[in-house]
Amino acid sequence: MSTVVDPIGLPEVDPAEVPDFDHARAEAAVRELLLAIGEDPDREGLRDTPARVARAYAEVTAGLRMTPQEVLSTTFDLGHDEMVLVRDIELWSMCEHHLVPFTGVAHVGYIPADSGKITGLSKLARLVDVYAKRPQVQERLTTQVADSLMGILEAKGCIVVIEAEHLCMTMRGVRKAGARTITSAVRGQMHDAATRAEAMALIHSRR
Ligand SMILES: Nc1nc2c(ncn2[C@@H]2O[C@H](COP(=O)(O)OP(=O)(O)OP(=O)(O)O)[C@@H](O)[C@H]2O)c(=O)[nH]1
Ligand SMILES: [Zn+2]
Repeated sequence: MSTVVDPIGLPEVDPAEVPDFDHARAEAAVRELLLAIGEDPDREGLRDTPARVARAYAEVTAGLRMTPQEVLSTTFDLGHDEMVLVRDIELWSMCEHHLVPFTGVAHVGYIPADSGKITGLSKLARLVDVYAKRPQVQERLTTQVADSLMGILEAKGCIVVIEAEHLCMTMRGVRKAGARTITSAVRGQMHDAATRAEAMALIHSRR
């Protein structure tokens, strides 16, 4: 009997159920890691490292304690029902397999609801961060951003394209520097061939 594992099928994390970041526990874990690699965590240069690493992890996993609802809560009605696209949104996330960064850009476009419900442009970048600042895989990050636009903004359609380089493929393992992974999620009216072609043209224009 084989077990089917859906690598990106984890349920949405409910921030209300995520415990506060445990600095003491993170520091103790980093100290253990330093010991495990044969280092001396009490030597001058490493003495403050567990606390620094704990602070850094608190920052790069802050998305676990944020919701897309709070980010997209500011909306206004511009009566604009054409595509809005923000491209080249800088992205830093952390591969959940190796806990090393993957980095690149996200392009996020949507067609507003008939009501003309629009969100601030910065909120699209914040939405990417909600899902990027947690242990992730690129595929899930891409679909979560798209599903938020559809579910919360009630967009008529959306496209999310993420291009990223995974340090787990460059600094270690297969060591293929420069390999970029491209994922996309297309929803609703963005499936229309002409609309999608327009979005892709905007994403790739004047680089
Ligand atoms: N699909 C997908 N795979 C990822 C992502 N980030 C890392 N991976 C891959 O996850 C896989 C984990 O493979 P394993 O064989 O369990 O781990 P490993 O022995 O460290 O694999 P190598 O990286 O090939 O050395 C690797 O192929 C990674 O390239 C991601 O965002 N999406
Ligand atoms: Zn990895």
